[in-house]
Amino acid sequence: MSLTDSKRLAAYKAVDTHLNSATRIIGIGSGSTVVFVVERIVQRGNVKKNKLDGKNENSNQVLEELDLAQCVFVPTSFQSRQLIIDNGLNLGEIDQYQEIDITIDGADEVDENLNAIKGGGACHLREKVVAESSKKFIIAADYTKKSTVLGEKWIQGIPIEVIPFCYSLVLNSLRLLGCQNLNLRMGKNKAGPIITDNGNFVIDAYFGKLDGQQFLGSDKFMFINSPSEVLKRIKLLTGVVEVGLFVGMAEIAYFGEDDGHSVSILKK
Ligand SMILES: O=C(CO)[C@H](O)[C@H](O)COP(=O)(O)O
Repeated sequence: MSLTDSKRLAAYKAVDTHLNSATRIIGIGSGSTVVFVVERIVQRGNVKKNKLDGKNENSNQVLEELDLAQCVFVPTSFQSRQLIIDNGLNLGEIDQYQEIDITIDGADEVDENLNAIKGGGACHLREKVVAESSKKFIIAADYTKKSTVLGEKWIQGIPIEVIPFCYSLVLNSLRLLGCQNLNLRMGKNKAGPIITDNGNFVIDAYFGKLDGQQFLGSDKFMFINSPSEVLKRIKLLTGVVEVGLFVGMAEIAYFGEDDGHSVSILKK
């Protein structure tokens, strides 16, 4: 199965399993997988016309029609905002809603405890705000994103959003934390660093691969076994706005597998 089909499979499964006629406020993540989340939501807006009869793999479920006119969609980036508008869905802003019913988002890597690395698209600040405001945070991803421990697959480093004038200080502080490889993320077709939707820079911080299984920073700083510790240590650095480590946030993750099946991992 192609990567694109795998993303579509995971996205459709997440939408079909979790969105029903009572769902009203929906967070929309960012990235290429989320395009299929929105595609499926639009299809579910007219179940009969789109001949959706619950042929969802491994299930006889009858897909309920979504009353899209009654739903509001909260974006996590410029990209997802455009996706919402282009599909004629009702746009809401995060500061209007203290509580979101459900958010579906992609991820760059998800470990077996559902901790995730996000921010490959530099959207992790808003993604985290929307996820944290959600009663349910669901991940949909292709098969390349599933791992045992974080860092196994996403080797370009933890995305860290920083205030621009602080970037040099943060680079230095990360070095002192034992970070081995640091990159200020550069724009494509733009001279200089990328600028996030919030006007900030992104640093990708790689803490070094000791062997196939372990990431270590300093001798005391074990990456994989303690993503929450890594998150805390980086978040405390002056100038850091948000870290692309989503620890214990997702309730369930859906993956489109290479063989055309989907699998899900539930929070333990
Ligand atoms: O965190 C993200 C953006 O900041 C995305 O969710 C992540 O990069 C996954 O993207 P894709 O669905 O294109 O694989």
